[in-house]
Amino acid sequence: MATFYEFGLDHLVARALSDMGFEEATPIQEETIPTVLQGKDLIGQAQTGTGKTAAFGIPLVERVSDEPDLIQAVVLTPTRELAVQVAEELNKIGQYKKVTALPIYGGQDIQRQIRALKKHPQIIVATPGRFMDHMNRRTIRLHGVEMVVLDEADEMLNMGFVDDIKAILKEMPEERQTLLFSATMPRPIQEIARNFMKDPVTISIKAKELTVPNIQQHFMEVPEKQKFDVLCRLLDIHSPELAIIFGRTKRRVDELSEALNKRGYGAEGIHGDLNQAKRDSVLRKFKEGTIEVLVATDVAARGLDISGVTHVYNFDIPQDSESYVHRIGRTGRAGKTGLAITLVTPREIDHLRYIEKATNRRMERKPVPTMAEAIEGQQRLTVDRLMETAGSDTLNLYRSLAEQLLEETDSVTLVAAALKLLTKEPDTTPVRLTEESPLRVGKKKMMDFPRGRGPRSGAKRSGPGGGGGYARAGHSKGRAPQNNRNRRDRDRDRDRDRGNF
Ligand SMILES: Nc1ncnc2c1ncn2[C@@H]1O[C@H](COP(=O)(O)OP(=O)(O)OP(=O)(O)O)[C@@H](O)[C@H]1O
Ligand SMILES: [Mg+2]
Repeated sequence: MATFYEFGLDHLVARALSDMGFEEATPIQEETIPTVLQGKDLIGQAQTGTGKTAAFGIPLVERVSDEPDLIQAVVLTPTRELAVQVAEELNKIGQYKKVTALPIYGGQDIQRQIRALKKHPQIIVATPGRFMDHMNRRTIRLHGVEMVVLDEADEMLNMGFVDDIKAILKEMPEERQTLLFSATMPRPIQEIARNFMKDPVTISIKAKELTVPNIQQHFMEVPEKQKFDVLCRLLDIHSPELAIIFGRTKRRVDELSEALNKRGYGAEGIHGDLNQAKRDSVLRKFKEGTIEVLVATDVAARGLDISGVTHVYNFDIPQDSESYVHRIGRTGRAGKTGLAITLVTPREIDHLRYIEKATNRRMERKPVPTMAEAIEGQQRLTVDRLMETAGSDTLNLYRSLAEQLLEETDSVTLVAAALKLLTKEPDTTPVRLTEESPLRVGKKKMMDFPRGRGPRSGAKRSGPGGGGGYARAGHSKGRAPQNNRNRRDRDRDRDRDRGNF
């Protein structure tokens, strides 16, 4: 492995990396940084959580000048939360070189963004919709742009997004460097990409499997009606530090998080129909550990780097293999281990096999946990907590009371009572979940078309705005521009949270 000194980086950049705790380059960084520094176009593919952000972020910061006048690089990301996260990482890398990155995304006050743009950040990290708004308002000047990065490129080049990306790239200077990164890069997407790149070098970190080996992958076959009880048992057994549960649709996410709360789990949902303030607060609480369970649509599947996510549950099997790879990649990052469990209904087994084939990795079938195992899991947790407290020196206030109680009742009964009080016993409060129909996607279609290019794209485009797409919907005359923008942003997310209208 290479140390960062071998790339001949500016010492201000090297110092920032050392502050960040980066000692050696990861394989994708080692292979891409020299090529990007040479100014070449590049398609970079490497597994989730292996440092693709810094793979483009380091050369970006290295190559922009500290001239404060011009926007010199633009990074596009499919979601708002990812834009914020990537900008944070770039700002860390650029902290000593005085390179700043500004996140620009929908759902945030546009005037505030315009004011921030006046401070002349060298790098903009944006979601495509809001970026187009600024482009059209001429509040972003692009003539100084030398580098463009599409993070999660395959997601952004899916049909429905590709027009926006093309429109944005058309406004950029011809003489620019274009970089594409993702953990998944289906071949048809690469072909689309080549249309607006110049002799791109493809760097793909060779791995037998699309997913990292440090994520254990399990599945359980469960009838639809029992999925929720099984999920609760799994949470009781695993007591995850932080867990993400993915559901298929926004309604599903709302219902699941409500149901989990009814049963005493600290869960909140995130999806594209929530306002940005709510999305931000949910994610913040999850990162802080105030809530342990994040229930999400695929809006949270890509790129998010939250340390401490030990478990990913696919409450609903994902629609395609790319979604699977990215969802489970929210755990097992930067060399840590993680567990991903997919619940699959009997009629969806074929779909699971297709995902296994596409990722070249088998999921291990596990038996459905029993109620007794769930109780045992919670009891173990209680015992751990009890023993930890017993080992602390904070018990003086309780000792005489304990002695008094032991005179009246035998010790086993007393400890058993304490254990019972402290243990969260399985809760069977009835909950309401609307049933989802099984997912049975034609295998051939899935293999032959990138997402959105197959027959499904018809359904995707049939929302408000019809075949015109949301890109244009926002610019029709006669409506308050602000409302249109909001609607467009929402539609964009709706598009991503596939199948829920
Ligand atoms: N060289 C390095 N040394 C140590 N940690 C690193 C290094 N490079 C990146 N990391 C850390 O690894 C984690 C994952 O990085 P990153 O989010 O860039 O992964 P990714 O490849 O973009 O994943 P995804 O495909 O999910 O977007 C981050 O917390 C990042 O700070
Ligand atoms: Mg990433």
